[in-house]
Amino acid sequence: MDRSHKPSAIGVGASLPQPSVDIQDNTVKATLPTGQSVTIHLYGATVTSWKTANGEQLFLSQKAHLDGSKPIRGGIPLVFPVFGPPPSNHATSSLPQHGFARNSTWEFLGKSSSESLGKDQSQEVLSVKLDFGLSHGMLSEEFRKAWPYEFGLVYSITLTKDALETTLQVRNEGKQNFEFQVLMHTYLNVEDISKVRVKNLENKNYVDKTRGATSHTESSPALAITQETDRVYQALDPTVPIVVSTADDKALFSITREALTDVVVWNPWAEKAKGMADFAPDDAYKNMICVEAGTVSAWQTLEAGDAWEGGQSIKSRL
Ligand SMILES: O=P(O)(O)OC[C@H]1O[C@@H](O)[C@H](O)[C@@H](O)[C@@H]1O
Repeated sequence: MDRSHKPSAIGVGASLPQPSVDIQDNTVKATLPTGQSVTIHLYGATVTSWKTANGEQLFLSQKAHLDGSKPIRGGIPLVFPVFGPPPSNHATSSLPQHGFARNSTWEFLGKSSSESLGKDQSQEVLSVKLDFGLSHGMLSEEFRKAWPYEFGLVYSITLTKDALETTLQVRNEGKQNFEFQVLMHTYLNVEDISKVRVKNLENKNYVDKTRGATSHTESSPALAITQETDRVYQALDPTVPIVVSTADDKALFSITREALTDVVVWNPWAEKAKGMADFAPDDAYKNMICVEAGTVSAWQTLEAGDAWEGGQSIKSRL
């Protein structure tokens, strides 16, 4: 629904500065009249930039492939329908690591914006929403064969003055049930990883992928990242924000979720960063932390004709 044309409270026809949407061959960029912007590559519907008044909020590797030859290293790649290497005994077993959503070209479905009265009773644009779609028929032949289900994805990216929301709707348009996992693999931009803490994970169970996928319980109220970190925190209350803060407790990001009860915390650290051909510069692991909202520790089953929806809202530098 395009709400940008509704009559405004200050009179029909009053012209209000509208968000601009710039559509290029392979990117869509929306900018609010107040200056915040978001850029999405159609390849993977990957958000590659989110700018607020405080500058760029997402990390993007200097060697990220932006030509559709490889999943984009940075921003928010979308993981679907499998997280990590697919299990050999599952319907996803022939798919690549993290599935096909991040390596398929999506379609831009359109924009809508919402407005309301500001504190001084003047009308202002609050948000712009961009919708992207992917369906079975749009996949490469290889992916269609590897995962032969009739599905429809609608990925909505909403930009407001201080937040970015990403919501995925999954529809089963076929006659067979299917199972899936989803993850929003968000690379947050940070100045110095040694000064970053991740909060609200205390007492939560996690699987540590750097220690043979063993199970642990988080003991820290403010997790510091001091080495390679690859943990899947499970059974979280999505309404309790995961807060990324500085060591002196200044909030940098706050992430709330809907229907996404797992959160992956990932930093490759020095050696692994060096080993990734598309990660640059080598020491850029100091300038990023991935906090990835998802549902990955179990499979979601979607029955024929049903739909599922989940998402995240990231507030920046509160
Ligand atoms: O290199 P990729 O496929 O983008 O994956 C990056 C990382 O993604 C994280 O979500 C995984 O937990 C890690 O195990 C993985 O290394």
